[in-house]
Amino acid sequence: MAPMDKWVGVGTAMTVFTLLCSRMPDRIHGEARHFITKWAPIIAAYFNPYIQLSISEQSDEQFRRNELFDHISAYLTDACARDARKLKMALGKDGKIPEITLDDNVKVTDDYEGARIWWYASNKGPSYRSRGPVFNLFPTESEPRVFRAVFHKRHRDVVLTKYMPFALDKGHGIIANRGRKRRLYTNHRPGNKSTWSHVPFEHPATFDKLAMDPVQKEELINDLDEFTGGKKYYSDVGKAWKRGYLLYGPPGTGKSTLVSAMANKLNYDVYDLDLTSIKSNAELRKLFLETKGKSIIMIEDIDAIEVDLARSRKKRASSSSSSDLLSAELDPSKDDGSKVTLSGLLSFVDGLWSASGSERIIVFTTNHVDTLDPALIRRGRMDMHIRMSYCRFGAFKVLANNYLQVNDHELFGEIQRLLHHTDISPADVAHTLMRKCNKRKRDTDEVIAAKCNKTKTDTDTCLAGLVETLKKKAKKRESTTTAPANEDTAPAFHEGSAIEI
Ligand SMILES: Nc1ncnc2c1ncn2[C@@H]1O[C@H](COP(=O)(O)OP(=O)(O)OP(=O)(O)O)[C@@H](O)[C@H]1O
Repeated sequence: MAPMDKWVGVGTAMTVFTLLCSRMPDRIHGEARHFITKWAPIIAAYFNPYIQLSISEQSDEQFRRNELFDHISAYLTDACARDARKLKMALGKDGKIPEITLDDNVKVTDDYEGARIWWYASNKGPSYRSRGPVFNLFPTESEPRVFRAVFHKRHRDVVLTKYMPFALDKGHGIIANRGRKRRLYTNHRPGNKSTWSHVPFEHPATFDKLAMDPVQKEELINDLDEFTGGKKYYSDVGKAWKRGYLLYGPPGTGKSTLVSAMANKLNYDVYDLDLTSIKSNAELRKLFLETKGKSIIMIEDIDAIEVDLARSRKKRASSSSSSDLLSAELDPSKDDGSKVTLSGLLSFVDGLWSASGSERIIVFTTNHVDTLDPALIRRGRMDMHIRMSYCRFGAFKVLANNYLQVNDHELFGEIQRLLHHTDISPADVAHTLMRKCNKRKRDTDEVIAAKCNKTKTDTDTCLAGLVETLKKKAKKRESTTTAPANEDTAPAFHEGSAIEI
């Protein structure tokens, strides 16, 4: 009989005995009754040579999922599932491939360096306290799932200091390498509560295909590599393991595409956070706590949200006598949790709500960097400011290769000259370079492939079309030369200044 069963039996007997004692008639001596009621469970626990360690699905912090639970679940399924009598099959996280896991209320054993560990999976049932088995006779449906490891106390050191880190690490690796499809999460409010829903993340963007300044690209890739390998560094310096990137530039310059390329490079999930549908800091906090590690949390068009926050601040200004509104806004003690405020957003960015430092990247995108509150984008919050610019010749060459598979052409010289002083977004260039292949609904794949097959003529046509578009733009620009330069109309930024770390 496994120790858990044995001690569950002893514990049950003790508990029943204790319950009976508490209902003893008064004629039984009061002190004896008190003694038995108090000491019976403690004595049982004292003689119990087994130690029990629980890993709950839900962490102590409200709303927060315990990632250790997932790691142990992955490890046990991998290492011990063949011994389990009850397994469970469900669609995996991608919603397509079935995954086998241990069923609830099942037990498996594992051996490690001479120590035997009994693992119990349960979704509800007895809750144990540190002093020994004390049963909750009325478990509620809402109790989280729990894994309990039981081992002899002589193996305490080896289990706690070696086996557990080993199992958790292995589980973590299994999850990371499971080849699971990544997810794109979006928040919405089906009822009165904000929640995440997800679809498979299948954006094909990669850094190779991204048209941006090569120096800028390399610096960003190096920064990402440093971040993902920096677990120890972040823990040594006592910082949450997160990094913030501000992507700014005119529409269609590839800010969203860059986020997808980052996610694909790092194998991260993406959380596309729509702040406008969140009603309070409390909701924002809840959503944030529900995000998992190894993820990019993206807030697009932060300038629009910033304006909203500023507006609500102004509104309060009219009914407030405080002169320093910004500092009031940033003061967490003023956060009543009833609305999304700048301070709430800053706590979110600073990772104040995540005690454990699991890998998270926060990305803000904006078309109007100048309108952002400096507090929001200061160094340490947004660690890197990356300017995405209009398409210049280097970026064009990447796009020409992506869309037409050409590295050189007789029109390249003219295109280079035109791009030098004409602002066009990579999105517009990409649109011009896309081959038009009159597909019909009933065409088979072969017919489509034949129609879309790139020919020299297609390439010539596309590039000539681009030259035409650029000439038109240049002409239009000449006729409106008096227009003030702003973020959308400004000429190319100085390549070397595009990235600021
Ligand atoms: N730098 C780029 N490299 C490759 N493709 C690009 C680039 N910029 C834009 N594109 C193409 O244009 C499309 C639109 O780009 P994207 O949505 O990433 O731009 P954005 O800067 O996020 O725009 P917005 O500010 O309007 O949200 C993409 O699907 C992609 O095909």
